[in-house]
Amino acid sequence: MTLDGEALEQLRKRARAGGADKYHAANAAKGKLFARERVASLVDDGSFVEDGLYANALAEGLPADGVITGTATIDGRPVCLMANDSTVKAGSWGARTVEKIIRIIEQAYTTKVPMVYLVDSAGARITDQVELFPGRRGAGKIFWNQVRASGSIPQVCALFGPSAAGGAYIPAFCDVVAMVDGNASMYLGSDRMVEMVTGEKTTLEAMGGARVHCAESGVGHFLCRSEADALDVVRRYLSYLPTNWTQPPPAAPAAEAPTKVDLAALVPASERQAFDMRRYAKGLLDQGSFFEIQALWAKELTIGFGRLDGEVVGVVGNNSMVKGGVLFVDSADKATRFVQLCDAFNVPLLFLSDVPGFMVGSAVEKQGIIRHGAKMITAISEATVPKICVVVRKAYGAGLYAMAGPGFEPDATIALPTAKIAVMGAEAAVNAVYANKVAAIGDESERAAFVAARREEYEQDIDIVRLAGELVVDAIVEPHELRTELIRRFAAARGKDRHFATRRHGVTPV
Ligand SMILES: CCC(=O)SCCNC(=O)CCNC(=O)[C@H](O)C(C)(C)COP(=O)(O)OP(=O)(O)OC[C@H]1O[C@@H](n2cnc3c(N)ncnc32)[C@H](O)[C@@H]1OP(=O)(O)O
Repeated sequence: MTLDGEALEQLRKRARAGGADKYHAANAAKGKLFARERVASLVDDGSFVEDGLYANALAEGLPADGVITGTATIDGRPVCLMANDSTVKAGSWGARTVEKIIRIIEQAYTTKVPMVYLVDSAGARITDQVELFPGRRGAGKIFWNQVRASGSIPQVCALFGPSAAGGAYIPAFCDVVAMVDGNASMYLGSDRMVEMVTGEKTTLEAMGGARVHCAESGVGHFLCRSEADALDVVRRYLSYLPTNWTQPPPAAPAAEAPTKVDLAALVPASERQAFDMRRYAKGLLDQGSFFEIQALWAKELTIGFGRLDGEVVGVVGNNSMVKGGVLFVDSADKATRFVQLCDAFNVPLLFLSDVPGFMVGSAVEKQGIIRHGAKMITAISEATVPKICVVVRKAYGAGLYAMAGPGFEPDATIALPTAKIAVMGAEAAVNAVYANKVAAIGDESERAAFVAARREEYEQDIDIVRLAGELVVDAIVEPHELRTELIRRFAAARGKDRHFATRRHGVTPV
């Protein structure tokens, strides 16, 4: 085939046009952008260099084999990316699709730049399975590459449509997933398959829609109102992370003072009264810098990135507004993954503790609360980035350990003057130790006086000045001094030597 300039231009035009008009129209009716428009609005103008545009160029109806891959810059920083074109066989993966995706992840890994996945796909192209599914460079190799790259380069996914079966694992292996409400879904079997296998009648939305994954399963991290919002999440996520694991996270050019929040007034003295730890974090961090992750899932624990004097930190806080801030199986998992993410990418960790401990009872025991708690404590132990634990109100029981208490090599444990650190709260402790004696006191007022006296003794035992005197806490600071204290302590910890254990890896509780 001879190719003059005009013929080449025609070839390019055809490849760039995507699939049939009816599929473009169907997408537009759902408010979905064409994959090439998504790429164009995400990356810096003129920065995209496409790879594999001519994949399947001689085949009918398979332009670029339904996926766009290449390199670009976002806010001036390099990335590799892939974007499924759902106008071509519903974005399903043919043999060339798979090869293109494998190549671009390998390129991201070897050039040490973030990998961005813009997903909208029916998963494996069932009609072509022999060419794409089982082989050494079949679809499995995509996941192998994602796992290899995990923690080495940032991997972020925006999900705009379905992500079916094998396709659902691409988002699952990413650090975070942004899902567009109403259009995005992830599932291992379609609704038709589910009905065939189990008899359950369901829909893609009810089974694997954005709300399900962002609020219930925890597989999704950001529920987005629109495609533009999802692309913003990708941009914002990358702005907190280094280009790869060997680099520090990017500092902001200018730090803004935090939103005015009276931190002292925000924390009620009574442990029975809740307060919003997200507001507390915003009162400490540079203005507008708090970027919450998984805001709708396991809400008793708050996680997210923020900046202190321009420097990135990862925040893990207990939120007493939800379930009293008690740790459950999902919140333990949420913390575990976030701590691993921060540790992998050199993001120092700030723990804001107001934790009554882990949940107790038969329901959580059956869910494996011990296993999930152990997983969180493993992540805290293994994290070698600078970590500072601030006991904002309380740290009780194994909650102290899970929030990077003194035994977990924090760079500092800081307490506010009203903070309490104890094996459990006073009421529970008096009940645990004196239940028999209390039951033996017949007179009600005598009983009340006995309990009050034991409580007072207990409170004295855990007095925060005593704990500072014993070097359990490194500093007691007033709320208005806390930001400056944290900025100075994180700066001092920045150059620390980071080793934990010499071995291949631990046998982690999962
Ligand atoms: C690793 C293991 C795996 O990944 S196995 C993959 C299993 N995948 C599936 O079961 C998903 C099957 N597809 C679907 O459920 C739907 O197509 C979804 C993704 C919901 C999209 O629906 P919708 O937007 O209405 O598109 P559509 O069904 O009209 O399809 C458009 C054209 O694409 C084709 N298509 C779709 N999925 C596949 C597939 N997995 N393999 C091969 N072809 C597929 C359809 O046949 C249709 O083709 P045509 O344009 O009519 O020629």
